[in-house]
Amino acid sequence: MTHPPARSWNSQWFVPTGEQQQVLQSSAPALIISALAGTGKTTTLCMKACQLLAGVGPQGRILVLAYSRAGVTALRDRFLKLHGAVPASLEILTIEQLSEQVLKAQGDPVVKLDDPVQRRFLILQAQQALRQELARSPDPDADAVLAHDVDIDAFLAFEALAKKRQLDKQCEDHGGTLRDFCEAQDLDYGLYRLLRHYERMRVGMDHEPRFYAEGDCSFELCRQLDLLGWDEPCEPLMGRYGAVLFDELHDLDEGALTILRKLVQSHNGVFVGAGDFNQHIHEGAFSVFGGALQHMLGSLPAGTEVLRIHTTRRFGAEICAALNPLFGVEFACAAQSSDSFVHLGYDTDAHCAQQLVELHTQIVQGWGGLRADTSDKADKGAHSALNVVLRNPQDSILLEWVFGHEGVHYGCQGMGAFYLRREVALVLGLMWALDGDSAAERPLTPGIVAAAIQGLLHYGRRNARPDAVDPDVLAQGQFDDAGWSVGPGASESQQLAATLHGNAPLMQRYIVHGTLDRNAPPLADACAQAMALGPEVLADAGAFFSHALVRHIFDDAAIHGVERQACLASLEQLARLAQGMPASEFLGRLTLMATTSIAMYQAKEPVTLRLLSVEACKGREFMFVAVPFVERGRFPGPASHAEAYRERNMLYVAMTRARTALWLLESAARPVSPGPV
Ligand SMILES: Nc1ncnc2c1ncn2[C@@H]1O[C@H](COP(=O)(O)OP(=O)(O)OP(=O)(O)O)[C@@H](O)[C@H]1O
Repeated sequence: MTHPPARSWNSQWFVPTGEQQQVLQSSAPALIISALAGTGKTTTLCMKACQLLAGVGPQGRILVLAYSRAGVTALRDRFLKLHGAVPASLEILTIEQLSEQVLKAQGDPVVKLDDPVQRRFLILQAQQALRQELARSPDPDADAVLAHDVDIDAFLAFEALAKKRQLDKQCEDHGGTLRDFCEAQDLDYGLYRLLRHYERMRVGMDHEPRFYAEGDCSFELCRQLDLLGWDEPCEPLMGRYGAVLFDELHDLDEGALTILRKLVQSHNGVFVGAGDFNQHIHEGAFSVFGGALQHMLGSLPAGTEVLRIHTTRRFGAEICAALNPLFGVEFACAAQSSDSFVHLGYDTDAHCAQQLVELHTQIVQGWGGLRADTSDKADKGAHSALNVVLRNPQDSILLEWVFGHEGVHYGCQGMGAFYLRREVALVLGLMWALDGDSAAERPLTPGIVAAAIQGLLHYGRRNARPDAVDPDVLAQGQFDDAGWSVGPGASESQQLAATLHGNAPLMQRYIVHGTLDRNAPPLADACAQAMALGPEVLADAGAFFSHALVRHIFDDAAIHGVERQACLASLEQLARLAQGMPASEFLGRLTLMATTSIAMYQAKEPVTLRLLSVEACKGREFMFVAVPFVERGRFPGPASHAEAYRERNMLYVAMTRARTALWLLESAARPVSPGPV
């Protein structure tokens, strides 16, 4: 296969600006670019990487890190655009991917665990093992975490935070007991005890981790690096690269900083990092208000240079003028840029959706004068798509329904289509199974059935199976292997879905008994109880979505408060949508939407509407962007004082993605502007 000739970044298409030249010309051993959105951080890092490649010789390698996988994709795309290809001597990785490589290079066996259902099963085993331990040596302060099955999402969030922030290290430095530390830091003591127990089981007595879930490779590498002195270089990282570059520096957490510090110390050439501290949206990263830059500088070599860039190359004067007062920032734009900012108000969600439909039509039909824009901004693919950035996935339900009925081929990024989300699919599955024989004429798609089963397992606590686990194995500090091999992994729900698809009576039996085994006794939870409802509940699908028993499933589930609210909010959206519509009609329309979408995908019809989460649009840019449902308490969402900046930053990220036109759709009753947010 022949590759197209590589283009150089300093071709006629890209002339580095004065600010970018400063970065290219800097000879500092370490450099941080602190810049606003769209000022060319990613572009400049790519330019710098190409420049450095020339200096490291044919054997040299350069490492380009991003915090997120989306960041890695954005870097790859930029190299393709600038250079025509990703140079072979470049490695573009997340910190987690780098850590995995280093562990493997050391000869550590790295078994990855990616299946969320299996993960849940193991966490519940750890909880059971902790219960056994506490039966021997009681601890009333840990009772809360033992009373019920642990809220898995709360545990996962706590685990991620504890590992990113290196809480164990902080706790050691604190000196007191774990209980004292939790009290001082306002942490959940019960969850922390469970995490410690889970970790002991995961890594074993002789510290040989039996599996690595997401984040565990960085956590392990950090642990090993912490055994070294502050200034001591690290052998496995020694001289691996001719230079290290880092995009999305604003999302760095303590763990990632430890790895970065050692990389820089271990003779890996110059370091160049770039970040926009308004774009920090991850829990666990440094606080924007906590002197993040100073903290980072403390880990980098003396003489680290800091360069600031304000001139955005993404959009022009109109969008800059809208953003500056709203976020209290100082964007400047390049002289020749042209763009458009339109501020719309809405009274109801339906009104907001209607305005988006009109916008979409305008864009698909060629948007006025902008269609004549022949500058290099007119990139193909994204040319006629409207990109809608949403803070909350439940806000996509109405939009998907409306656009789906218009026959629009839409795509979702950072969230699944609403009917494939387990909380929604579970309720659709219940409704469909209840519908009995008439449901056979309108089978749900296999994808919806599989998601419904995932929902049953997750919200109905159907897979705890505590009696399937050998307590003696747990007592030895190990997970029960037998449970693993027959564990209810994702593939089990796929197989089940194939069996249940199109067979409503069988689906009913599975919901009531939790298994297809004819001899199994019926269950008594809300899902099973729903199967005893009379046919009258199907007369109005809207009423079914707001039925007390259906709400009860989520009220009762062992889930995080934030997830519970999101599930209940989804039910409310569905109830409004389906109000007065018989269940059979609702399911029929929905199935038609789903099958049409599959057919359009198979026919490779272009996507003309993209619904994106804030996380999914980070680091990317599009010609046309709409940010709807902007409303105090919704987007930005409600947050404690300490977390409010993350909500503000999410709106900032959403509103800085457009190159040609940005539409802000803001609630008339609860506006956010004029700001600052
Ligand atoms: N020297 C330049 N000349 C012309 N266009 C440029 C130049 N530098 C960057 N751009 C363009 O500006 C836009 C923004 O660049 P880039 O995505 O690198 O910014 P960023 O700061 O990384 O953005 P974000 O903050 O969203 O991550 C891109 O379309 C890029 O092609």
